[in-house]
Amino acid sequence: MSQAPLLRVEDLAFGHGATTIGAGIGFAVSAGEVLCLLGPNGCGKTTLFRTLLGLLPAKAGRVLVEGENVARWSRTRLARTVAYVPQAHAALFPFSVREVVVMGRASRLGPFASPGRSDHAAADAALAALGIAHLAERIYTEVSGGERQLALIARALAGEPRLLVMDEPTASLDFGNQARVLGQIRRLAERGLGILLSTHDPGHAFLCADRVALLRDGALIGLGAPAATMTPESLERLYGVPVAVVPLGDDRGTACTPLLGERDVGRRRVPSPPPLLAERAGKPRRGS
Ligand SMILES: Nc1ncnc2c1ncn2[C@@H]1O[C@H](COP(=O)(O)OP(=O)(O)OP(=O)(O)O)[C@@H](O)[C@H]1O
Repeated sequence: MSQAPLLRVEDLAFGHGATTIGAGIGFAVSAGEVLCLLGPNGCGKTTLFRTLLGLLPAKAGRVLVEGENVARWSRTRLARTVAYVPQAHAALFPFSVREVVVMGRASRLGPFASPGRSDHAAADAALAALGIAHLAERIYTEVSGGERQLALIARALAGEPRLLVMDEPTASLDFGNQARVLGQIRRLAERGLGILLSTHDPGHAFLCADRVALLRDGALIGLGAPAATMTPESLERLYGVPVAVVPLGDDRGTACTPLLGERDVGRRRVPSPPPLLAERAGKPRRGS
């Protein structure tokens, strides 16, 4: 008998109050798999994630974790199994990075219990796994955005979840930290976690996802392997602008960029490359 996927979403409708934002949503995430959700601003990615996490009620359909309908689960049970990594946010209080990561144990503590030795050990293991043990005593509000994002992933891991849901984990990170976070996502999947993340960069989905889901106008308009699902046509349909999709070869990923139309470029045309020095000096080019 085949094992149930970690997460299965069936015919889900979600939204805020009386407003339905998406309906008929269905997908699954298996252990060791990265599924990347793409869609334009305001299409409902965060609302969908909050519904999966039980923070908003589903308007229709079912969310199954390890084959069980989570509508019947306690918040604590769900929090032990599924961890949420929000975008790096500013904390109000100057906690150390270790203290922030220990907070990830909250779902495993009894009421009024303080973190014990095993909780601190789990936090230290998560810091080490993310390669940020050296930041443990630093003040969370004083480390960089990329380091904060890694600390939030460590906080999620400290709770020993089986599924990670990450909301734009690479937003506002420089290229170096984008690569570090995407690399960590791949390594965590190789350790058996299921990972669902959102991004605004299709290139990032090419780098880290096993499958991608495209959300637009309240429905999934694509679901499948990155190369088959993120084509210039499907990305243009998703974002409403032409998109170039350029494989880099040798399994190094695929570069994606929106293209400017005639009207957008206007008179600010991309300048031609400068002439070679030899041409500027009036000398004939070699071979001409
Ligand atoms: N608390 C709320 N109450 C009512 N409507 C909300 C609330 N939060 C978000 N919305 C609306 O729900 C829609 C989806 O928002 P959501 O934040 O889920 O989109 P998103 O795809 O995550 O956007 P982005 O890519 O810009 O982060 C938007 O129209 C938004 O204005």
